Amino acid sequence: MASLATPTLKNPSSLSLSSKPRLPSALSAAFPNTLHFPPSHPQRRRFLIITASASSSSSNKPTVLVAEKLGEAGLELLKQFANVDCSYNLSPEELCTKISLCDALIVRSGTKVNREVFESSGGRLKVVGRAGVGIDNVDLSAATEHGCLVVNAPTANTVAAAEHGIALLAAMARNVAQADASVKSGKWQRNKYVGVSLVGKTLAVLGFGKVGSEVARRAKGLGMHVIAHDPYAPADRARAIGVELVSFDEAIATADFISLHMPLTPATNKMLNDETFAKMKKGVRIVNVARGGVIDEEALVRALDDGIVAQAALDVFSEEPPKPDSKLVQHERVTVTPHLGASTVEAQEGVAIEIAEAVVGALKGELAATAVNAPMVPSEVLTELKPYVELAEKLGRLAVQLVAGGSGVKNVKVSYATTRAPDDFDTRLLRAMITKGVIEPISSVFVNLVNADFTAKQRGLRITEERVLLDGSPESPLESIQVQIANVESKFASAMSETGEIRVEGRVKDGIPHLTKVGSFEVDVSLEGSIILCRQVDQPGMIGTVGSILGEENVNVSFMSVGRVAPRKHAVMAIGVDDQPSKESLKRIGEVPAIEEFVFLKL
Ligand SMILES: NC(=O)c1ccc[n+]([C@@H]2O[C@H](COP(=O)([O-])OP(=O)(O)OC[C@H]3O[C@@H](n4cnc5c(N)ncnc54)[C@H](O)[C@@H]3O)[C@@H](O)[C@H]2O)c1
Ligand SMILES: O=C(O)[C@H](O)COP(=O)(O)O
Repeated sequence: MASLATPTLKNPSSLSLSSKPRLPSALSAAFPNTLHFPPSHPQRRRFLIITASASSSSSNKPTVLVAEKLGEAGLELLKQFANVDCSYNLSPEELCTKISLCDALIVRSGTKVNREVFESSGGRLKVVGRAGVGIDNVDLSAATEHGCLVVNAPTANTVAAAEHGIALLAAMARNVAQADASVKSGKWQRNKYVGVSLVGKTLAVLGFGKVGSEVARRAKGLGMHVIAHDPYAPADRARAIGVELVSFDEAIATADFISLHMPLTPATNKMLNDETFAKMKKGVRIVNVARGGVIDEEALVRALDDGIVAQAALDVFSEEPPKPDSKLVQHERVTVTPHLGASTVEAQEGVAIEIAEAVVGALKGELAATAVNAPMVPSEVLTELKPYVELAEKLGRLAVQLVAGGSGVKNVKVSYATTRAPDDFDTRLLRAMITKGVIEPISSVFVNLVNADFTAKQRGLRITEERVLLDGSPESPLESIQVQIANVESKFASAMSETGEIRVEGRVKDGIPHLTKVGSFEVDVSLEGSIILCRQVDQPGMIGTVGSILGEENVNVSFMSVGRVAPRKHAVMAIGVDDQPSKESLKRIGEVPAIEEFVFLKL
């Protein structure tokens, strides 16, 4: 074939790739150390995640902006690692100005971390820590697009919120707040404030997650009949507490009391509205310690006035603080608190520690306890996947460098050959690293686990994955990874598979990633340093010829491997080199008569 006789890549200058600095290896950048949480921590989930790392040397400490009040213990933890700037009550403009000087931002529910904040950060902001559960005040899409990790503190305030829900439930049923105000104004109205009993009444818990299930448990203790609606809650968790999971319509139609515990999302926004209030039992009582936005507040006022809703107790509002003249807040049968669900001494101490640990871990580039906008990988799984993560990135790098200039990379197909069942093998980390490998050599974008999928999508890069299920014992997670780039031409024609895609395949041997296939040629070269691939007529002396060209320039050859179709026919030689050969040496390799094409690839 003419294209084979004329090497497609004889000009070494065209081999140069992105000149932006590279970290020594993806893995060391991603996981330089491992931060361990105390094993005794009761609800500690140990997850690892890739983020950009920030230096913690005293001269170059990262800066953490704490924009809302955080418990002392958390601040102390942060100060051991970072410069901590506690600036409360910043205006949106002040926040945007300050953020360009910060590596991390910690907020509670009172600060809107919108797109403008990420844009103003100029790429410096690496992590946003939400000291609490709800992340509806953080623009997750913008964070992801900017490669900024968002972590929260999902467990430390659960009990506090549940206790506040129960406090509001009981206070509402017995008119505690109204009666208190009445007595303090000099009145003694015993007949006016006759309440209703809780025992034997049906409570519908909407959102049966951490807080919802703790509320249910406590309400059972008060003798209530508890039902719950949550499309995603496991039935066995409900059964274990003695709660029946029912449909939304059944929950709202049968309940005497409704307690809300779902997150605010587009799906839950104004979930209680004119239509749903109309389906409720007349005289229903509603507690909301979740988010104000899950109720259409104007519809609630109408339902109160129409007698559908007898009472409501609200800790949260669609706008916080609500307007002082809000009809809802001023309503005689509504009890309100200023978003106090998480505000106990104990919860705030726990939340502060939980978020400080997560933020410090993320800044170290190693570990975040609770990532919201990135896949989380249990530490034991990560340890096992480490060499495969490196293999994945390097295969991506190799494959994209084989694409001929001018052919846009749009379709990448990844095959994982594994003995593991799909639910025992999470590929998100590997996919992110392949994406990183494919994108970084051809752009100036920094790709990490947070923004990999977004960046791929934005560039119109479609990554499809398939698993090839192998028989055998599932001791190691993966047998091999194959990366194919479709609908492109290659600058190294031998890298094309029989079906017309650029194809590279690798596996891990003794913990080291190896390239094992290029196109349809079997090779075996460890993926360290860089690689020269040559297609040649299979004949004696080729290894020596190329080896001595490199040797003359003192380029150390780490590995050589020849894969051939048949003896004395065509072969592909893969040569691992520790250093980059000069243009002159590469030119000389290309001029060896038996060499039909060659390519130099940086790992
Ligand atoms: N008032 C406060 O100070 C305070 C304190 C803590 C938590 N919260 C809020 O309470 C809510 C629950 O917190 P959590 O820690 O239990 O969260 P969680 O994630 O553990 O539970 C939320 C549950 O809601 C369910 N859900 C999602 N969509 C739903 C839908 N359409 N219908 C019914 N259920 C749905 C989820 O499946 C999940 O089980 C959040 O909104 C959180 O922000 C408020
Ligand atoms: O979502 C939460 O964790 C609660 O609403 C608490 O919010 P806060 O941290 O502003 O008290």
